[in-house]
Amino acid sequence: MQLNPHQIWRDIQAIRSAQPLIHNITNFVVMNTTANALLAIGASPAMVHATEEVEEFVSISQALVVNIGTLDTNFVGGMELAMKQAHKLNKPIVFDPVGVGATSYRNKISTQLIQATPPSVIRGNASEIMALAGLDAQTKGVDSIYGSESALNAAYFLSKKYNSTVVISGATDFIIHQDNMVSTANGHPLMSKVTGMGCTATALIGAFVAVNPNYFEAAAHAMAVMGISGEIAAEKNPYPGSLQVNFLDTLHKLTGDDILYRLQVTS
Ligand SMILES: Nc1ncnc2c1ncn2[C@@H]1O[C@H](COP(=O)(O)OP(=O)(O)O)[C@@H](O)[C@H]1O
Ligand SMILES: Cc1ncsc1CCOP(=O)(O)O
Ligand SMILES: [Mg+2]
Repeated sequence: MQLNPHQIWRDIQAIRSAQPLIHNITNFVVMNTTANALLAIGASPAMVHATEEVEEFVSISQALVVNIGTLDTNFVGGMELAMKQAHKLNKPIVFDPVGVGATSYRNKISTQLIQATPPSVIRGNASEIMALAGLDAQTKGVDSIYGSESALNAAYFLSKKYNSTVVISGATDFIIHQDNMVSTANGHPLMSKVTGMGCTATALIGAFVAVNPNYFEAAAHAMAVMGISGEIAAEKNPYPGSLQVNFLDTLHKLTGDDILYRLQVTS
């Protein structure tokens, strides 16, 4: 697939005008961060994980984002119910396997969830994608110890097994669906020094799949927007605290020209 900057811009405009409701079951570390990023791109976020209400909430949402960052039994119950309901109602599911590879609990729960209800998109760093594919990959907690290219075979395997689009993030972002791949080289190394940037990428994919039914394209568009916004923010002030704030401001005022002139597609 070739990425078209005009189509990325079309999706951003669609998000800004439709303001899709994105249901997030996510971790305590990033709830605030990813809610703000979704608002900044133009979507309407809600962080809802109680088993008593997730099914109703999925029914009124345009996409479901599930992130296992601070997993516990209660979260798992909510995730299972929400993912089943999304599947039943044909709503897109985006899954972030935070820290898979670090503990057997994470490995087991992630595999259970995605086997029962295959997500539309799975986004993780290289360690997470390799571990999710069943490889004996090392990880440093929630951070990868491999470059994103190391997880390509694992991503192809997962994409075929679950018929999902798989995104490996890193210095280069790879977006894979079955035998198709596109990669983008935007972004800045400082992004890995701010917690929740990966989770933010996953949440933004939620906004894009809510307006673009081609989930492969939507995921690629979201990763391009992440990278472009990250590099603009880092150019303003190359420090982690400022990056977090400038990233939100950049997302909010991103223009078609920003995308046209900065998009770096590497395949
Ligand atoms: N070295 C880098 N250069 C450019 N962009 C990066 C770099 N590392 C991470 N990013 C970007 O930061 C975001 C988070 O990716 P990553 O750090 O891989 O996720 P996670 O936080 O889940 O480990 C992605 O948009 C990715 O493209
Ligand atoms: C630090 C941390 N610990 C549990 S979840 C989490 C956030 C991870 O976010 P990201 O993978 O986006 O850096
Ligand atoms: Mg992560």
